[in-house]
Amino acid sequence: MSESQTSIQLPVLDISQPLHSSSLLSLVEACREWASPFFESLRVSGPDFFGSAHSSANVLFDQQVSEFSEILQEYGKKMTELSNRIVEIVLMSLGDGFEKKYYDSEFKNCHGYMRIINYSPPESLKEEVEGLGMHTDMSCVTIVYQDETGGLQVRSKEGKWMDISPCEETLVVNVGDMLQAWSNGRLRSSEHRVVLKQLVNRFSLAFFWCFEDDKEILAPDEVVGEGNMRIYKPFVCSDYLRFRESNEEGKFEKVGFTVKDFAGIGLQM
Ligand SMILES: O=C(O)CCC(=O)C(=O)O
Ligand SMILES: [Fe+2]
Repeated sequence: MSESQTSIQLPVLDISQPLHSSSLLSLVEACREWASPFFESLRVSGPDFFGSAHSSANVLFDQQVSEFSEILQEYGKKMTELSNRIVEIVLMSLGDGFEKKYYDSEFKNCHGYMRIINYSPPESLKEEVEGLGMHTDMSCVTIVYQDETGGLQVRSKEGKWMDISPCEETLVVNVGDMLQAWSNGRLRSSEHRVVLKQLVNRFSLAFFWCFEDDKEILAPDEVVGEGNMRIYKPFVCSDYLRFRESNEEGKFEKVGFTVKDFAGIGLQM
C-alpha cells in the first residue's frame, strides 16, 4: 500500500517578488489544512522489514547501521504475529467458529507496515496543539505503542475526546476502516488524534495490518447476520485508499472522507 499515489497542488511562493494577498491566503490555508508541523514519520514496510528499514538507514545515516534494521525486522515480525492473533480473536468474538471459517479465506494475505513517529514539542501549551488531527486508520487493525508522554485520544460516539493514557507493557489496538466495512459496521473504526500536552518530544510506533490492495471487501452474509441490512457496497481496497488520499488531510469532517462516505448504502447507523 503506498501512502502517496496522488499529488496535491502545493502553493509555490516566489519570495523574490512582492507578496500578494492571494499568495498569503494560500500560505495560511496550507499551514492550517495540511499536515501538522509537529509530526514526522518514517515508514517501514513488510514483509521484508529489514530491507525496507535498511534502504532508509542507508540514506539517513552515514555509516552502515544494521542494528537499526535488525531491530525493526524483529519488531515487524512480532507485530505480524500479534496482528494475526488479534484478527483471530476478533473473528471469534463476531461468531462461533468464525476464525476457522474466515481466517484463511479472508485474512491470510494481509500485510503490515509500520510508522515510526516523532512529534516535536510545541513552543507553548497556551492552546490545545494537535500533533496529528482526527482520523480513522485505513487498516484492519492498528497496534500502537506510545511513550510515557501520552496524548493519544479517541472520540466517543457522543463526540467526546477521551485520553488513552500510556500504560506500561501495554499496546493499544485500533479497529480500522477495512475491518469496519468487512464486519458490516459491527466493529467501529475508531476516530482518534494526538494532542501534544507536554513540551517534550513524543515518540510512537504504529503498526498497520491491512488487506491486500486488490482484495474486494464484502461482509460475508453470516457476519451481516440474518435480518440485518448490508450497509456497505463491495469495494476494492486500493480504490478506497486512493479515495482517502485524494482528499486533503484535515478535512475529515467537512467533506465525505470515511468508508461510510465511500461505500455506505443509504441511511447509516
Ligand atoms: O502517534 C500515535 O500515538 C498515533 C498515531 C496514529 O494514529 C497514526 O499514525 O495513524
Ligand atoms: Fe491513526
